[in-house]
Amino acid sequence: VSDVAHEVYAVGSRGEGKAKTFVDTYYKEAGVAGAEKVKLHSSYESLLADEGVQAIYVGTPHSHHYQNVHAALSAGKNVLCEKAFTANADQAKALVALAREKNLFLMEAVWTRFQPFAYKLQEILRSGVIGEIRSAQAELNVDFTKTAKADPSHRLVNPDLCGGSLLDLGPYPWTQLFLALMPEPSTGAAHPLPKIAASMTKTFTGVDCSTIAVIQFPQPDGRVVHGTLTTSQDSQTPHGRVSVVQGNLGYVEVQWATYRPEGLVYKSWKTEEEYAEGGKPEKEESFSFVPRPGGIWGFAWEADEVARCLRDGKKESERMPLRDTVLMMEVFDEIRKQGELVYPEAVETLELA
Ligand SMILES: NC(=O)C1=CN([C@@H]2O[C@H](COP(=O)(O)OP(=O)(O)OC[C@H]3O[C@@H](n4cnc5c(N)ncnc54)[C@H](OP(=O)(O)O)[C@@H]3O)[C@@H](O)[C@H]2O)C=CC1
Ligand SMILES: O=C1OC[C@@H](O)[C@H](O)[C@H]1O
Repeated sequence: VSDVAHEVYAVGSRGEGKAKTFVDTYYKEAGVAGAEKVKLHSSYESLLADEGVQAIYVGTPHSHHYQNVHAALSAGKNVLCEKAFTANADQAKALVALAREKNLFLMEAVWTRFQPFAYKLQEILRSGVIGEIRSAQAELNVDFTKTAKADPSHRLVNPDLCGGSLLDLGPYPWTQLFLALMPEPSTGAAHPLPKIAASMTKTFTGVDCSTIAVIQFPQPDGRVVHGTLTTSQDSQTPHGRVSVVQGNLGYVEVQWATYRPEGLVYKSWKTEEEYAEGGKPEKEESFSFVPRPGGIWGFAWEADEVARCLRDGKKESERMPLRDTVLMMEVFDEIRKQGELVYPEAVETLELA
């Protein structure tokens, strides 16, 4: 893009030398221009005290987002924080309140929302080409059994780091369901908590290995539509269709991966009868999102959003509003309640460390 530009100004790490290793590995060895100018901080406190830092990207384990984002906002920094935004909805609400009090920008880093596929999916659904939307299913299963699951201290399974598939993988299928099934409120009002029926299996550390949730999405015309969210750490979603949105005249398939889909296909029929008969569709189109410009993985689009919001003096993104972040955490709280997954008080608390 040419309307905004970014500079990785500084990197902060908890340990001496770790920021340097990070910059050497991901910037210098990759030949990123300006890598030698990146400032290195060997503590988060030192990074927060750096007056040249305009916005901080928080990429620590979920358990630490509340404390880290709180510290960054308190230090007067704008923040982009990785998913899952916090351990629970109360922490998310507290951070939203703090950002508003400090008049700072805050956004959850759900990069998927900013990728070209997401806009295309919504464009197809809004066009009415698959008719009235009747249901959606979205899945992200990543088999970590040979890697993370063998190590109880790994963030993916460690309860002290808010491990489990829901908080780690769940934001992506949730995003697909949300994009497809959630009516956009015309005001800034919060979305009501949908009805949910959920089930969890647990790993040897007690966090969720596999989670399935059926979620009700009420529609403006009074209908209620089901969305099914599936995540798992011990099976693998095949590299084909990862989510599907079904209408009464056709369907849209989203192709691997749920977090950065590489393609979309829709098929639609003229009448419900022709759809049911499974004959040749009247319309059929597919879209490929590979290759990506410059070979990027997709963070750039959300970074552009942050830059545009800061340029325009916005404290919140219209594409990833804070009310949607709070809703996701409320939905996850309810799923965890039904699955009886409670994290240690030290990471669920609103108390500051
Ligand atoms: N958008 C996407 O596609 C992806 C998003 N994520 C999200 O990014 C976040 C980080 O994930 P990932 O990079 O895999 O996590 P890591 O376990 O690699 O941790 C990232 C950094 O957090 C700090 N950290 C690690 N462990 C601890 C700890 N016990 N206590 C405090 N800080 C710790 C370390 O930084 P240091 O020691 O240098 O301070 C570490 O380098 C998560 O929220 C995850 O969901 C992850 C992967 C992809
Ligand atoms: O955000 C993510 O996307 C891809 C997954 O493999 C990873 O565990 C997760 O954090």
